[in-house]
Amino acid sequence: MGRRAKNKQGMPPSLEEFQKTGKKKDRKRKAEKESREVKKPTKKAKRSKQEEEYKDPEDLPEVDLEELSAAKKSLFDDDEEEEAGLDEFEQLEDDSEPEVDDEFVDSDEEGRERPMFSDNESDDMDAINAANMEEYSKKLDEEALMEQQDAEDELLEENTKNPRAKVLPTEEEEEEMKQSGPDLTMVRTRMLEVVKVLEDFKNLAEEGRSRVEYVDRLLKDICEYFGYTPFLAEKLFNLFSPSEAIEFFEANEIHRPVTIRTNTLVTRRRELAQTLVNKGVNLQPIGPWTKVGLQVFDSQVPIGATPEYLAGHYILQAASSFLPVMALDPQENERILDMAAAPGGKTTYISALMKNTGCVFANDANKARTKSLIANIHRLGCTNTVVCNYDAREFPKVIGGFDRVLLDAPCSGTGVIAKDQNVKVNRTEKDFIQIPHLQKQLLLSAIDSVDAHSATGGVIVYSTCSVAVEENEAVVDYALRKRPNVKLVETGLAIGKPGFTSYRGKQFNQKVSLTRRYYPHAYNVDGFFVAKFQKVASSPHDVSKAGAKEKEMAADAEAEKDGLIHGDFANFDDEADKEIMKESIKHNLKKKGINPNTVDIEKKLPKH
Ligand SMILES: C[S@@+](CC[C@H](N)C(=O)[O-])C[C@H]1O[C@@H](n2cnc3c(N)ncnc32)[C@H](O)[C@@H]1O
Repeated sequence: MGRRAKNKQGMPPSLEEFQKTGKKKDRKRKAEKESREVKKPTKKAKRSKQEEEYKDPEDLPEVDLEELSAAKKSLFDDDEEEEAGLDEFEQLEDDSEPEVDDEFVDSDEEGRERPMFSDNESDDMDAINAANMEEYSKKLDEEALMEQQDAEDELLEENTKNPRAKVLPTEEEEEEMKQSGPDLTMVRTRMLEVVKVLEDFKNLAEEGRSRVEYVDRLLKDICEYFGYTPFLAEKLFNLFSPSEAIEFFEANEIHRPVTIRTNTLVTRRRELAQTLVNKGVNLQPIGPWTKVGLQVFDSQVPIGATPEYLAGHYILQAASSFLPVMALDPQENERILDMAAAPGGKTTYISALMKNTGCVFANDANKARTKSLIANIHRLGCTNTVVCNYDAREFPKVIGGFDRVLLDAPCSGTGVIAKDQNVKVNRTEKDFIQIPHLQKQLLLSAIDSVDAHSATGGVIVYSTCSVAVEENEAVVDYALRKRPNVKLVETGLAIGKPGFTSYRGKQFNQKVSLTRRYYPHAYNVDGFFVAKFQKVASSPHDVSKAGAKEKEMAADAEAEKDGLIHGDFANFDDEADKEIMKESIKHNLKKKGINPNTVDIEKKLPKH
């Protein structure tokens, strides 16, 4: 094991922690990440998820000791907030239960290390022993990191002293590079230098060179270094300033922390934490914004196969996936629709927040995926849940009048590239037309399925694990235009950046700033998007009755008007989508008592 403490992962910081963190610390972390990633990341050997998570500390962000010890008290201090009535989930906690030690340290001191993070670091450093070796080694790492950062700063300073530094390669150099193949260390250095120039173009750009030339070079280097297609690199680059874009691309090379959600239907977070600590699991609460999440740093037992896991005390769930459910804010005894529910991470959270009262309709168009949905619902003991298998565009024709609807939409996955590196090369321009096309229809269905007169709700939450504007703000803006009977409201989430109100010349409804964006480099969570609507009046009768076909035709007409699709461009020629639609048609025929084998299903597919 190297000096870097094995298996430690960075904690997703809260907004406050994130803002408190000084620029220097950011630079420090960035430099560290950079130093680790000189090798081409796309060439990383494929390993199983667990191996990646537990055996490769190189890939994991370092825990910032100062930040953590500062945050530690408030993070573990559930009690203060609960007593003050601030715990948003306090109703889920049983006060009659005996309290356990909040430090998450095994109460049986024997054979167990002292608390993970000491409050008294300087004393500890005086005498190095087995107990403080880990922290001492971290100190050394920090010092080395600072030195490395200083060296890098010097290099950049040196380059920026000469305002006309030749950062861009000449034609001959380009030719040489083509012959000899990429030198990734050089590519990386050049990316940083080009970013510097773009940030102060007037003073630093070489004479006669245009901004476009620098951006083109940077995009080529991003493709070379990180392994994206030029199309996707540019699309993602355009979301950020040049330096933030590099941070985003770098964060996509690092796995997000392993996080679990306590199933409050069967246990409490403190009890679960204590039990897992006793089994040798090293963990911390995720952050003050969630009272049910725990981040696992390392574990001596397989975290997806402990008796507690099998008994449904927790679910392995990305921290970002908590957010749409928190925004949905389900209430006891409501009727809630989860339109695209498999494998059920959010359904089971909704059910837990409702304390198994009311009814959750968990729908997914993919029958195979409903198996994992059912398995999770069973394992976590959700007894208020009904599973169904429709194309969600058929709602509310199937059933409507819900108090709340969650649409966690199928998406391109540009927020979860760290989990699925294939996204870097598989996504095409067509995806960013076809996927939003489906999302728009689904969102209208979600809106039409809600009862505007619900005594407690009337709420729709739309979420994706994509950072693309086409799948997020543009879809929300479309829904606002098509359904004036809904308005955007605050998500109520403590973290997140406001959605874009304009993007590359396109203006959206100003209220779109109420939506929230999440980025891996900003919060150490998956890239995510959350929008919350309140339905203020009923949808017109005929609209509510419209099925998948009608909605698709309406969306097609709009897309053609916008010049987004023409001819057969947006046809659902994707086999997967076609199969889903065929299954849905068969399902409906069966329901009407018609044998689907006697009908030509192909003919029933929507035509364009
Ligand atoms: C992002 S995943 C949902 C994840 C889920 N909410 C969770 O938290 O576990 C999107 C889901 O949408 C489903 N889907 C795709 N097209 C659909 C459609 N037309 N109607 C309903 N579900 C659809 C996919 O099968 C997939 O399971």
